[in-house]
Amino acid sequence: MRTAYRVETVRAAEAELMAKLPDGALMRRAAAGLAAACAGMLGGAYGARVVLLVGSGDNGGDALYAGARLARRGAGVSAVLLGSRAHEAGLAALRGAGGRVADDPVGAVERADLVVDGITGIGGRGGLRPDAAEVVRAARGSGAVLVAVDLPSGVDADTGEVAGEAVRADATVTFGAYKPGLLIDPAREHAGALRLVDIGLALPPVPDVEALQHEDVARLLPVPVGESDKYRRGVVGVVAGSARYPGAAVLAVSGALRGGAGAVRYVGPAGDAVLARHPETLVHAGPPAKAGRVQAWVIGPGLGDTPGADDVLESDVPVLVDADGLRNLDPSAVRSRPAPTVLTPHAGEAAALLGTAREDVESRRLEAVRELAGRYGATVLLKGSTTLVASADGPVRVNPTGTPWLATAGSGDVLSGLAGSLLAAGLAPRDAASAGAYLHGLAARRASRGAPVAAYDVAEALPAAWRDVRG
Ligand SMILES: NC(=O)C1=CN([C@@H]2O[C@H](COP(=O)(O)OP(=O)(O)OC[C@H]3O[C@@H](n4cnc5c(N)ncnc54)[C@H](OP(=O)(O)O)[C@@H]3O)[C@@H](O)[C@H]2O)[C@@H](O)CC1
Ligand SMILES: Nc1ncnc2c1ncn2[C@@H]1O[C@H](COP(=O)(O)OP(=O)(O)O)[C@@H](O)[C@H]1O
Ligand SMILES: [K+]
Repeated sequence: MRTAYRVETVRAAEAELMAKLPDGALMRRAAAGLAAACAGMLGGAYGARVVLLVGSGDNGGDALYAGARLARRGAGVSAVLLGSRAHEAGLAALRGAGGRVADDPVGAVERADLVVDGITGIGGRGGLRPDAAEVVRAARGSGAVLVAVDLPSGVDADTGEVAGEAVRADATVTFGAYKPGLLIDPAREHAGALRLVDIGLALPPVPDVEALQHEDVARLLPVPVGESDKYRRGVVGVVAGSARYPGAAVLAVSGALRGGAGAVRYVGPAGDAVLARHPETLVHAGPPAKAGRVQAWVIGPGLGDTPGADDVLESDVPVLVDADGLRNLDPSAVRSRPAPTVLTPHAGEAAALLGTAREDVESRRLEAVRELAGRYGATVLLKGSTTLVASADGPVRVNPTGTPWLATAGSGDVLSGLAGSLLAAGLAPRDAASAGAYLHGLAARRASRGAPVAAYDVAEALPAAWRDVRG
């Protein structure tokens, strides 16, 4: 599991550790890790031209001490001082190692092999200030490798928001713990490749944000054993499709068939289309209450104007509500259910549920997903460039797989079928949602390999994604 901690928590852990260590020891640890990462990216420090962008705080201090180390190993290092002050001991160390302060900042970054962004870290507020923004633009245009210290300057460490201009780094070397903003868009896109330097912090066992990795998902996936039969593996019911959108039913069923349940019941008017593609489906015209027993329902993809989720929400099994099923969804109807509910909105649907604008959800995903989970008393999977899963309590899960090629019609239908199938197979709601998103993103990467994919290609790549995860 990859874990991330809010600034407040990181600062508390730092304070506790600093009290036990000699002055400056933590910063030296951070700077040593940073210098080693920079030297690695340069293929050796000797002869390299390195420019440090140095802000007023300790983030600039890290850059200066790392610069001193690189200068001692033969790099030509200069510092661009952008803050109201600069870390005094760090600057003295740089000068002592032969580094200097740049007199032509833009010229220096244009000639650099590597630029170190030490403008702001966890103490930064808002976007870059104009003088910093100018130098950062020159660095971006220069062809130098851009390495952010702790965080790309200008992004919000706790939320992933980017309020103004921010550094776009090739890599970020972060200290002690990942911060949520490094894992969540739009900030994540600014961070480039992530590297964590252990500085010995003791962090609480429960993080603020976490991201599943292969081995976590492998532990969650349901695997049939000798005694299994199709009913014991779980039956998932899919209420989807309409005369206008029969394809959504086919796609949701295609995800459900590859999600671990032993059988898929389809309920709705698109039975012929479903059977033509998936003859193994148990088809029923409806209503859902008459279709037979299931262990979980999926409702919503392609329903169009046909009645919403009310019937299904009255059942006593877990329900996943997606797409058209989310329209006008009543929080009290969801909250009073005796069984868990999973909602899977994209940003537009989440915005409608929250009564806000889509852009607002996209710029503040973490807040939006937490708010929806609280309001509905449900597990909420917010789709998009970073998919997040939140329950009423516990860490928010960030999905680390996926590709922008997934932004293709119908791929969400495959995901709802898949996650619903995992629910029917007995996974807890947040596990079903996050393992579903993980496999879906992995399948999309496999199916795409840099080329456009259709939603059905994603469904077909799911078995290979399972095998990847299970090793
Ligand atoms: N504590 C530790 O043990 C360890 C900490 N470590 C390191 O310390 C970092 C945190 O250091 P920090 O607390 O000094 O804050 P930091 O991010 O450098 O910047 C704050 C200053 O920047 C300014 N500023 C604010 N917004 C701005 C903006 N938009 N654009 C431009 N400038 C802006 C503002 O000053 P102002 O210019 O307004 O006077 C403010 O005072 C952390 O990320 C890690 O790298 C490591 O060494 C490991 C050990
Ligand atoms: N920019 C993006 N990067 C990565 N994944 C994306 C992006 N945009 C959309 N997705 C993913 O694509 C899928 C689209 O689902 P959805 O919006 O419900 O589409 P549809 O309703 O057409 O099925 C979701 O899994 C979502 O997370
Ligand atoms: K930085």
